[in-house]
Amino acid sequence: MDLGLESSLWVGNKRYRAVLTGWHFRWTEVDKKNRDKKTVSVPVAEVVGVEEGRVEILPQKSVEDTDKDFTVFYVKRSSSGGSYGLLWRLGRIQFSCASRVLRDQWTKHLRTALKTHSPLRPHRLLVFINPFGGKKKGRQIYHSLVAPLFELAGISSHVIVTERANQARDHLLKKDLTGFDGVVCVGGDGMFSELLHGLIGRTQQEAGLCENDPAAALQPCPLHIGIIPAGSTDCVCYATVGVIDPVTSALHIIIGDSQPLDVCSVRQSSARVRYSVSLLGYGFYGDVLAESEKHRWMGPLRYDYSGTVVYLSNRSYSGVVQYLPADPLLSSPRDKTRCLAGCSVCSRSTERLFPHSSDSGSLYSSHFSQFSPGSEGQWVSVEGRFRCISLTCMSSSCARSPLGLSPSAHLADGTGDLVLVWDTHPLGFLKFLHRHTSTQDQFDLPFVEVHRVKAVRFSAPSGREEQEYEEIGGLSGETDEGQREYVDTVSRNGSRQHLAERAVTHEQKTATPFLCGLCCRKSPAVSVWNCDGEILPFTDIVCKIHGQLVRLYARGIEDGAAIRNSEERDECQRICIPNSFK
Ligand SMILES: Nc1ncnc2c1ncn2[C@@H]1O[C@H](COP(=O)(O)OP(=O)(O)OP(=O)(O)O)[C@@H](O)[C@H]1O
Ligand SMILES: CCCCCCCCCCCCC/C=C/[C@@H](O)[C@H](CO)NC(C)=O
Ligand SMILES: [Ca+2]
Repeated sequence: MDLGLESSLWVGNKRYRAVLTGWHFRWTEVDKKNRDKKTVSVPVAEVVGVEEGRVEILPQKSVEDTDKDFTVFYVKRSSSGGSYGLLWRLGRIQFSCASRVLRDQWTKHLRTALKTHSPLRPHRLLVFINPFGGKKKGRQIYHSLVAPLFELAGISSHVIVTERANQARDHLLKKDLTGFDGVVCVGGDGMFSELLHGLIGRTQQEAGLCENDPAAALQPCPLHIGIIPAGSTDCVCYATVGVIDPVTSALHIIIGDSQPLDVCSVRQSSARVRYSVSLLGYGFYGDVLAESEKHRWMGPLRYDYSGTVVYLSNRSYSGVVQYLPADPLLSSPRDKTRCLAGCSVCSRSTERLFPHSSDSGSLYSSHFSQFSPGSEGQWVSVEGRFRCISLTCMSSSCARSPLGLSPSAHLADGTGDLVLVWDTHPLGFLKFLHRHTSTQDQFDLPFVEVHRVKAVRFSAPSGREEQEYEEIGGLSGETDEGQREYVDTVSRNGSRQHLAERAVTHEQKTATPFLCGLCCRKSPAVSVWNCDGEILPFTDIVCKIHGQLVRLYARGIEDGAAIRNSEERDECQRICIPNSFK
C-alpha cells in the first residue's frame, strides 16, 4: 500500500495542507491568499495514536464521535528548563475533513504508516510498581500520568504492585512471560536493577546457560525494559533519557524506542553473579550507600546526609586494581564528547559486536566476538590507597551530577570507564566531589585517573598487609616517615610504583586542621561495593563489560540544539520547495 496522502484539512476555521509521506506527517496552515504559514512536522514514528472523532484524554478521556473528524496524538518536545535532555509532552490536533471517506482514508493511512515505521511498539507490557521507592509516589505516578497514555496507545498492561524487595526479579525469573513485549518498572535504580537481574537470568536459563559460570557467553535479552522514574537517584533514567519525567519516559515506551545498554557482570568465585550499569563503586560510594541504608526514612535526602558524614570520616582503602584497557583508537574517556541519541561510537560498536545485525540468529551467536583477541591492551595492575574506585558503563548522570561520573562514557560501546581516585588530602577530595556537580573536568586533578576498560579485577589486601600498614604509620596518626617507609617497601615490588608517585604525607592529609580529629580516627580495613545501589556481600571481584546486553525503551539523550536546528532546516526547505498544492 502506498503510504503517501495529501489533502486539505481544517482545524477550526483554518485551512491546512496536510501531507503524509513515508516518514513524516506534516500540516501547514494556508492563509486566505494561499500562502503557507508555519509547518508542523512529526516523524510518523512519533505519532502516538490516531482516533476517529474529536478525542481528549485529559483531564479524562472524552470522545465526540463525529463523521468527518479525526484526532492525532503525537510527541511534542519542550525544553527541560535545566536538565540536559528534552521533555516530551503529548501533542494533540483535531482535524476536520471534507468527507467521511477522506477521514477514513487519513486514519487508515496513518495507522498503516505507524505499523510500518515503528516495529518495536509494545502491545502488552508487564509493569512493576514499587510503592516505597523515592518519595513513595510510584502508584500515583503510574495511574495518573502513565496509564492513560498507555491506554490511548492501545497498550494493555499487567500491573503488579510489589509487596517485597526482589519480587519483580523473582517474577521475571520464574513466571510465564509469554505475550509480553517488554517489562516496565515504576521506581528507582534499585527497581531497575531487579528487572535487569531477572531478565538477564531468565534469558540465560532459556538459552540453557549458567549465568554464574564466568566462561558463559551471556545472551542479550529479547524483552525491552522501560523505566518510569519514581526513585531517589533515577540515574539510569537520567543517563538514558536526559530528564526525570514520567510522561517523557512513558512516551519513549509507547513509540517503541530502543536503546541498547552495556552491562557489567560482577563475580566472586563462589557467589551469585551481579550486574551493574551505572555505578560499581568502592570506597566513598560504597560507604555512602552503607551509611544511607541506615537512613532510608529520610527518602532521597539520605544520600546528601550520608555523603557528608562519609566525607567527614575521611577514609581511604588499600587494594590492587587490575584492568584490561579498551582499544584507545575507538574513543577515550577524556575526549570531551557526549554520548547522545544516534551516537556514532555506539553505532560503530553495534557493527563490531553484531557484525550481521540484520540477521537475528547471528546476533546471538556473535555476541561475544567482542572478547576475541583484538586491539585491546594487556592487563594493567596498580596498587595503593584509594579514596574511591568507580566503574561505570555509562555517564551515570543524575540530578546531583548532571554530566555524570564519567561525562564522555558511552551507553552501548561495550566498554566501561574506571575512575581511580588516589588517597589525597580532604580538600583535594572535596574538589573532586564538587567537580561532579559542575562542568569542570573532574579528571584534571593529579590524584585522579580514568581508563576506558573491558574488564576489571579488584582485591583488598590480606588482613596482615593492612595491619602492617597500620603499624608503620598509615592513617593511625604516626609519622610522615612511617608512611614513606611503607611506600618505599611496596614500590620496591615491581608494579607498585603508583603508590610511591601518589604518596601523600600525613601532613598533607591533615592540612585542614578542623578535619584532623575525624581523619585521624582509624579507618576500617575494607569498604563495601556499591553495585547500582545494592551493597555486595564480597570485596574481591572480577568484572567484565558485556556490550549491549539489554535494551531499554529509550533513545539516549537528545541534543536540544541539534533538534532545533533541524526544525529550522525543515522550515527552510518548506519555504524553498515550490508550493504545488494550493
Ligand atoms: N514492596 C517493597 N517493599 C520493600 N522494598 C521493595 C519493595 N519493592 C521493591 N523494593 C526494593 O526497594 C529498593 C529501592 O527501591 P527503588 O530503587 O525503587 O527506590 P530508591 O532506592 O528510592 O531509588 P534509587 O534506587 O533511584 O536511589 C529496591 O532495591 C527494591 O528491591
Ligand atoms: C560532601 C558531599 C558529597 C556529595 C557528592 C555528590 C556527588 C554525587 C554523584 C552521584 C553519582 C551517582 C551515580 C549513581 C549511582 C546509582 O547507581 C545509585 C543507586 O541509585 N545511587 C547512589 C547515590 O549510589
Ligand atoms: Ca559503555
